[in-house]
Amino acid sequence: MKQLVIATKNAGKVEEFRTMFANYNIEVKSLLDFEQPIGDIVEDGDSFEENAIIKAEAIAEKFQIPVAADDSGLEIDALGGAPGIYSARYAGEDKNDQKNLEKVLHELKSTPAEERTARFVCAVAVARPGLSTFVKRGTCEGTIAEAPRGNEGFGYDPIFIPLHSNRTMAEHSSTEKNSISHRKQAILKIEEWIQEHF
Ligand SMILES: O=P(O)(O)OP(=O)(O)OP(=O)(O)OC[C@H]1O[C@@H](n2cnc3c(O)ncnc32)[C@H](O)[C@@H]1O
Ligand SMILES: [Mg+2]
Repeated sequence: MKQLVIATKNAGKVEEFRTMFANYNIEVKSLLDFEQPIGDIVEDGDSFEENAIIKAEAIAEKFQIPVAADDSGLEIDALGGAPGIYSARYAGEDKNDQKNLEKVLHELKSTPAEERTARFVCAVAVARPGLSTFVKRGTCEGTIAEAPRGNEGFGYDPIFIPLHSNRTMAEHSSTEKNSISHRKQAILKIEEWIQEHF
């Protein structure tokens, strides 16, 4: 089975990539699989795309192999697009999912249902030694719930209700999430490369 390295340390992302790439007969490896510790890559870009490129190129350069990376987050219209590219550290440097979603609910406590529109965004970059890097964006539209619900998924899933549903993303099975998610939409846009390369 062919392998693709995804430059992430986020176990939730890894699980989703693993499931979705199995459909292409590709085995996913992540930075959690390397024996030598890989230091944190500084994500100092101004967009999801820039950060995904930074992560993919850093690891492709280091190991001289093709690498994909994911930069993602939650954009909330009533907060001017926040937390956006700062989603992972919204409530502090410790990157705590529970604290992050509580902060969102607190910020939105006086925002009525019809103004709680939001979207998950995912940029997937593919870096290849000696070739140019490319990046694609997928999105998933929805609204922010009044309170967290559900135990599936990770991150902000318990407070995100995708369009045309009345359940939070954390109340969707992994199969359901992987058919509508921002990550799925981004992967569909790199499908041509996947099919040519593997
Ligand atoms: O940089 P890597 O190592 O990939 O891992 P990370 O967790 O730091 O990932 P990001 O920098 O891309 O930050 C993504 C943030 O958005 C959240 N997020 C991303 N995708 C999500 C999803 O599918 N469901 C819920 N939350 C998500 C996630 O929990 C983080 O808080
Ligand atoms: Mg990160």
